[in-house]
Amino acid sequence: MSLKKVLTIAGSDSSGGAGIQADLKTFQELDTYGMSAITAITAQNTLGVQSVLPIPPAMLHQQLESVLSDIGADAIKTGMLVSSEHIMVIADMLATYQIDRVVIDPVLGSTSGSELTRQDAIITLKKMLWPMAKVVTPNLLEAAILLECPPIESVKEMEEAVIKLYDFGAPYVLLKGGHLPSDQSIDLLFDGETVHHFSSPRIKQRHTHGTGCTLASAIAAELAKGVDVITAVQTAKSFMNNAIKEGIAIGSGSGPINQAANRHRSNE
Ligand SMILES: Nc1ncnc2c1ncn2[C@@H]1O[C@H](COP(=O)(O)OP(=O)(O)OP(=O)(O)O)[C@@H](O)[C@H]1O
Ligand SMILES: Cc1ncc(COP(=O)(O)O)c(N)n1
Repeated sequence: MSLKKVLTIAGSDSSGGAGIQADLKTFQELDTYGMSAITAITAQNTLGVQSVLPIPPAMLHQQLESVLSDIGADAIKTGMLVSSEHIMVIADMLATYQIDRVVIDPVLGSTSGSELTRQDAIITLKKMLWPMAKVVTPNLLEAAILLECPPIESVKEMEEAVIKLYDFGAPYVLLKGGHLPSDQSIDLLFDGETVHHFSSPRIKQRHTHGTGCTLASAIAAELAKGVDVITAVQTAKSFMNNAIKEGIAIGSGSGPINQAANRHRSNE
């Protein structure tokens, strides 16, 4: 089988735990060829985000044009999108190059609370980018912001929310329940007909930086290989569970998960 190509459009995380860095590690570990188009450079560490420098939208356009006109992509994952202008560049390029295996992780802020996508960009994200995605992967906080509803606090409320999010126009919505206080970590995938439950025991782990980025990237890597969405989510969940189990204790805050954990397991 030829090596499949996956492109991440996201922000750089200087600590190596989330964003572009987590995405490329995930692509590599899942035997795909990773490429990147950077939307912003962040200065961050295990304690939080100290500074953000957006990349000019014209330079984002140039990165996408360079990669897609020459190499192409079997799947694309997006993360930190910064602004409406950045989102419009991405939507334009997805249309030009007719990429249909697109995973959107609608990163609005970091777990530590910093804004990574501007408030005024949320409407552009919903209207222009969301309908171009195959899968969108909001967490609970992002889902409540997108739906303009109160905090989602139970599996029942998650079920209602994932069905409402489907109306924004992507054929699959994966609502991640990582932040729901429960002994299970529950994600719900809605395909327009059935709400599929993906449940696994919550792992006691302080070092979970990069889980959302890793999950979306793993789904994109599997879609690039031609796998169906439900199987891709299953594989991505199991990949990420192993990565969480081997979370790396570096820095004095919440350290990154370890994508290489999956290689360690298969070498045992
Ligand atoms: N402690 C845990 N044990 C097992 N799975 C977890 C744990 N924490 C998160 N997950 C899983 O990790 C994935 C990411 O979920 P989460 O809701 O944390 O997304 P996120 O908030 O976008 O990620 P991040 O915390 O990186 O911002 C989901 O599949 C979720 O179920
Ligand atoms: C560049 C970038 N992209 C995404 C995240 C979200 O990840 P997390 O919620 O784990 O902080 C981040 N912190 N930095």
